[in-house]
Amino acid sequence: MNKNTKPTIIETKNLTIGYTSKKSTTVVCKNINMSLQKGQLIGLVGANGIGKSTFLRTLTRVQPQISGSIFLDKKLLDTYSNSQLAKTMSVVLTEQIASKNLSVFEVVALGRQPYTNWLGKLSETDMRMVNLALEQTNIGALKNKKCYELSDGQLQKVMIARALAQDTDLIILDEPTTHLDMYHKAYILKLLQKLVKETNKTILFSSHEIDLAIQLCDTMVVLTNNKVITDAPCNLISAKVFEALFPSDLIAFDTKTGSFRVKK
Ligand SMILES: Nc1ncnc2c1ncn2[C@@H]1O[C@H](COP(=O)(O)OP(=O)(O)OP(=O)(O)O)[C@@H](O)[C@H]1O
Repeated sequence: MNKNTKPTIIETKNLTIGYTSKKSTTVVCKNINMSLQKGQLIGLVGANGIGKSTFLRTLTRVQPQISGSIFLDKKLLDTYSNSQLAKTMSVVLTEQIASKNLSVFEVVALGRQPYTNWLGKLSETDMRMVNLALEQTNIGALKNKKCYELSDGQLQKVMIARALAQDTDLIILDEPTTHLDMYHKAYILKLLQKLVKETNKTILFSSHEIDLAIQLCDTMVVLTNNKVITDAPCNLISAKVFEALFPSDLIAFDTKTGSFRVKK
């Protein structure tokens, strides 16, 4: 399918993000105009401290924008009720899960909260969705383990399974590959790519793994000091966008391999 024919899932108009206190306002990024299409794997990249987490926290309504608008499925994000939002978007932020005493199954089942009654009793559909999420992330064998018994890579799969069990069109993850070794970074991002293909969900994640994101993403959002650029990785390479991401004294982007190299 031509990517231009896919409908938009999330769009920002003149969005300014940052932090407001009684005394002052700190702008992190201003006038972000971005449109992301459904059914894609989308990587958000940028240097340390540029504002990736702030951006994702704003898109997921964890913190308010300073100004401008966010549209989710063409509807203003601010107008969603909490329950509507929980059925449209699932979120995995960097904070560790509250209780590592829970079993893998119990954590994944938390994803069904928007659908269960106040007792939290799981219906047949809920059970089916939890088991499907465990299967899609290949962690069925771990389901009775306590989360404190898991490695960081296994825990990340559990958080992805919880988001899948929530059964939303959009999944947003902040740095899902932090603390993982090279193999597991690639494993998790490949898993996200597979899930997009199998389920036609949209997955937006932030990462410092620019080389991997270039290889696996349909679209990348690049945050720089003065603008936000959204395009297919090959177009971003041609436009020399990655060259401008970091100071050029230590590393350089190699257009041929699509990766960064240390200057000798
Ligand atoms: N609670 C806060 N109050 C004020 N400023 C903050 C707050 N949290 C973050 N910032 C500032 O906002 C800017 C963007 O931070 P953010 O964490 O969004 O960047 P990031 O791109 O996710 O960084 P990293 O890649 O290092 O995780 C930074 O200058 C940071 O100091």
